[in-house]
Amino acid sequence: MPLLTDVHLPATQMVSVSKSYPGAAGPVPVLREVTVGFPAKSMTAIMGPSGAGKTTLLHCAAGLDRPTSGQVLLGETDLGACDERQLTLIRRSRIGFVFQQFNLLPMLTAYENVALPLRLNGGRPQRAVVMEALRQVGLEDKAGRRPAQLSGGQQQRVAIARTLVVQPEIVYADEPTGSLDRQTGRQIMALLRDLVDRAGRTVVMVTHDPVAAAWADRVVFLYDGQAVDKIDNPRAEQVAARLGLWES
Ligand SMILES: Nc1ncnc2c1ncn2[C@@H]1O[C@H](COP(=O)(O)OP(=O)(O)OP(=O)(O)O)[C@@H](O)[C@H]1O
Repeated sequence: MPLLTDVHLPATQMVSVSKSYPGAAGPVPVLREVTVGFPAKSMTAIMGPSGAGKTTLLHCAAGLDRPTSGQVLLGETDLGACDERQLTLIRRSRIGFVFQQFNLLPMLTAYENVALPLRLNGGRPQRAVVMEALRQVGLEDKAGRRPAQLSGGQQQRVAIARTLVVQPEIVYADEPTGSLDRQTGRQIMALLRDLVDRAGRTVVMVTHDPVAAAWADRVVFLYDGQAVDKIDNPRAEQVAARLGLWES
């Protein structure tokens, strides 16, 4: 499924990416020659049955894991050609990652959590930059709170602000609404959508929820480690029907 002809050039392009894990009877393939692009300034959802390889795909795309073979291009940078130090720098400065469980540091305030990537990059965080990231997620008035003093949805907003603070080229999110109730999940999806439409960000998200996937511009379906289908401008019922094919 090469997407090189899309209107928007891909922020990330995965070419023939395979990934195996060692098993008792030899390598177990989890991704099989997946070719997919994530167009810039758009939102892509990745869906598929449990064990299809969605998280593995996201981790390979984000440089958190290395494919067994194939190529991952972030813009023009071939992640496979980078050593660990270069990859760490790229992950810190060009890629954002949002987790289902927020992964905030509990002893730090919202402000300090958001400032952390700037500190890790060796800079002295500018207050205006950190506050602007918090403003983008609607939490400038909660800067002094610790995660335990925030709701789940607010914690996920802080986690999103933490990715935005470095102005990443692409934000990956693994089940960003998976730990939230439906109403809060909708607010998080509206926020991610807004980041694409208003701020020109690129978002790629794994989800099990057809309603969340319907916020995306495109849904890519993974099945048994292969990209088998896609729907552009998806509607939730369409996505649910496509997923239902695997359940029957
Ligand atoms: N570090 C690992 N070592 C060995 N096997 C792994 C590892 N990580 C994932 N797997 C296996 O790879 C397969 C795909 O896992 P992955 O988490 O990518 O699937 P998924 O589609 O995200 O599933 P889910 O929807 O259940 O989260 C699974 O069979 C899993 O057990």
